[in-house]
Amino acid sequence: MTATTLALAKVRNIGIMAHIDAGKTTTAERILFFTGVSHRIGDVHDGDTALDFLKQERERGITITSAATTCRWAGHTINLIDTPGHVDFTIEVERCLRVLDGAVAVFDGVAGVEPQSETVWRQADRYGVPRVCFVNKLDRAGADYHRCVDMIRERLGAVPLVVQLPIGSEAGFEGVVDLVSMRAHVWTDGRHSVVDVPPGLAEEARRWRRTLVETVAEHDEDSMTRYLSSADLSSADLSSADPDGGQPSEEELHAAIRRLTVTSAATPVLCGSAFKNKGVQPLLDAVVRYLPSPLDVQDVSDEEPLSALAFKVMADRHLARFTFVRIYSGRLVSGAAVLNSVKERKERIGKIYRVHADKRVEIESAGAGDIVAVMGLKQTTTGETLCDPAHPVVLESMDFPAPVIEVAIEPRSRGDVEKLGAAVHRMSEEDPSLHVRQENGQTVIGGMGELHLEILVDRLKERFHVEANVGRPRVAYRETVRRAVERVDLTHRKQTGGKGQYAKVRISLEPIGAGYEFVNRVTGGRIPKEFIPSVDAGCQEAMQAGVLAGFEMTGVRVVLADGDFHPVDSSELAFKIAGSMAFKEAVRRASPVLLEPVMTVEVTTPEEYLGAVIGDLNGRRGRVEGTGERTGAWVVQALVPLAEMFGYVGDLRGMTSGRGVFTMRFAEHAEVPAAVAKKIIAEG
Ligand SMILES: Nc1nc2c(ncn2[C@@H]2O[C@H](COP(=O)(O)OP(=O)(O)OP(=O)(O)O)[C@@H](O)[C@H]2O)c(=O)[nH]1
Repeated sequence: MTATTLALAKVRNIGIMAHIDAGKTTTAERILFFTGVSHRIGDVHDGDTALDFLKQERERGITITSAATTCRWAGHTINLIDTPGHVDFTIEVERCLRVLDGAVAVFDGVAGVEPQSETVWRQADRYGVPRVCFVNKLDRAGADYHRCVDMIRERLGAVPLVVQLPIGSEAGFEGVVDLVSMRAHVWTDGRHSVVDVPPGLAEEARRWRRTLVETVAEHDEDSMTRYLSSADLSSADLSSADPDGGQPSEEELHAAIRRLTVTSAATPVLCGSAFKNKGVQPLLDAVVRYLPSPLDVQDVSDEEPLSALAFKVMADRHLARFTFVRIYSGRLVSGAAVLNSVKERKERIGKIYRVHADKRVEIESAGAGDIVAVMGLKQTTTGETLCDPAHPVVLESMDFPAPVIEVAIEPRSRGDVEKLGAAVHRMSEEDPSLHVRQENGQTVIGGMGELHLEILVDRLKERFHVEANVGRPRVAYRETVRRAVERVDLTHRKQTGGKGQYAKVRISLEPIGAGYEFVNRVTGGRIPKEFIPSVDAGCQEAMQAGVLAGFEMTGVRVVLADGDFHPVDSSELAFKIAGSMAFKEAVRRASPVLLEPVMTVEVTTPEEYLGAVIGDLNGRRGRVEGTGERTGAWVVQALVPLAEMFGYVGDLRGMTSGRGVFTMRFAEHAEVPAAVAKKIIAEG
C-alpha cells in the first residue's frame, strides 16, 4: 500500500438517508457533535441545526440542500454528505448517491419502514450503495426495534444483520448490547460507558449472536467454510469466541460483516435515540468498521491525471459560490488550470476547502477519493466533469429528467424583472432540474413536483427578494408538430415615420424526435450573414410558447431557405420578428399537437387489492406494463399520464385500506388524445 492508499483506506464518504422526520438531521447533528466538530447540540425545534441553514428549510423542518461536511472518528475522516429526504427531490438524492461510497439509513423506530424509506432504499440499490441501518427514536412510545428489523427484511428485501439489541424500551431505553463484542453500551446523564451485558438480557443476547453468526455464515463464503463445516452452530456457545473451535473472533466477525456490507449482500442493523444522544458513538464505529472506503469502490491513484465530478453548486450566506466536487483520480490543486470537459471550457481552481459544520479550512490540494469544496469555478455546474486539460475525460454525467410541473411567475415591478432573471439563472446552476422559459412576457419555471416548485418559489422570494405574483402549478405539457411544411413566406414591414423595419424570410419546418434544430440554406447573400442568427433567435423564442396553448415546443427542425432585406430598414430586430412570425405561421400549418408527461408508476399492494388497483390505473388512462410478486406483496408497473395522478396518494390509500404505496418518475412525453387536448386548449 502506498501512503495515499493507506490514507484513503481511512476515508468514508457517506450520506444519511431517511424518510422525512425519521431523524436524519438530528442524527447528522449528533454525529458532528460527537466527532467534536459541532460544539453544542442544537435542537431541530429551535431551527438551529448545523446542516439545515437555509431559512425556509428550517421553517419546513426538511433538509433539501446537500452539503459535504467533514469530521473525524477513530482515526478516520468521514465526509458526511447531506441528502434530501423528499421524493420530489429524487434528483438531488440521486446526485448525492453517485458520490457516496456508503450510507446510513435512518428509520423511525415507531413508524418502521415507510413508503418513502422504500423509495430511497431502492435508489440506493440502483446505485449499489452499501448501507448500515439505524433504527432511531427507540425512546418513543410505541417504538419496536424487532418489528422494524422484520420490515427491513420483508419490505426492503434486505438481509438484516442484527448487530445490536436495545436495552430497555420507550422512556426506559438506556442503551444497546453490541452482539459482536457482547458488551453493553449505556448512556446515563449524557455519559457513555461500556459495561457487562445486563443479566436479564444475557440469554437473549446469546441467541441473537448465534443468529448473527449463522446469517453471516450463510451469506459469506469465507465464514461458511470456516464455521459451518466445523461447528454445530445451533448448540455452540458463541459468546466464548474460540477461533480454533470454529467460532469467529470479534475481529473475524467484524471482517465478515464488513465483506457482506461492502458488497451489499447484507446490512448491519443498529439502534438508538439520536435525540437522547444514545447509540451515536457505536453507529460511528459501525460506519468506520463496515462501510467501504473509496478504495473498496474503485481503483484510485494520485498519479493519474485529474478527474473530478462537480455534484453540487451552492452559495453561502454571503452568496460566494462553492462547487462541491468528488475527485475520482489525480490531485486537485489550488490555482491549477483544469478543463470542464462537458462545456469544453478552461476553468481555474481557486481556493480549496474542507468544510466542517461550523468552519471552513483551506487546503492546498486534495487527492482521489476525497470530497471538497472549491471556490473560483465560474462555469461549472452540477454533474459536470473537471479534468486535466491534457487528458480530457467525461465522467458519466447524470440524467436530469424533464420537468413535469410548472408555474408562471409575474414580477411586480421592473426591478423585480431583473432580479428574477438573475435569481433563476443562479438557481438553475445550483439545481439543474429547475427549468425556465418565457411565455408571453411571463417567466415560467418547471420542476420535478409540487413541493419542488413551492420551494423554488420560496427561495426566489426569501433569498433573492423577488416580489412576484405566482400562478397555479400545472402540468408541464409540451407542443410539437406532426407534419412537415414547405415554403412559408413572411414579410415583416413596419413604417412609422423615420427608419422603418423590413425583413423577409422563407422557411420550412419538419418534425424531429425532440429538441430544436436550425439549418441555414440561404445563398448569395439574399439575407446578410449578420441577420441569420436573428432569424434563429426569433424561432427559438417562438419555441418557448407554442401556438396551441402556450406550452414549450419540442421536436422541430427549421430550415431557412430564402429571404430578402432592405439596405436601410433591415435590422437584427426585424429579422428576429420575421423569424418568430414565420415560425408560428409554419407551426399552425404543420398539425401541431399537445404532448403530456407520462410517468412510470410503481404500486406495491397486498394481493387482495390488486384488482382494484389495476382497474383504477386503467381508469386513469394508464397502461399496465407488468405485475409481479416481491417480498410478499404485489407490484404493479404502469405508464400513467401525470395529469391523471393528482390526488392519487389519498385514492390509493382509500382503495387499499392504507396499505398500498407507490413511486412515480418521469418516463416520456406522449401525445394527448384529441378529446382531452381540446379541453386543455380551451382552458389554456
Ligand atoms: N423522541 C425522539 N425524537 C426524535 C429522535 N430523533 C429525532 N427526533 C425528532 O423527530 C423530529 C424529526 O427529526 P429530524 O432530525 O428533523 O428528522 P429528519 O429526518 O432530518 O427530517 P427532514 O429534515 O424533514 O428530512 C424532530 O422533532 C426531532 O426532534 C429520537 O431519537 N427520539
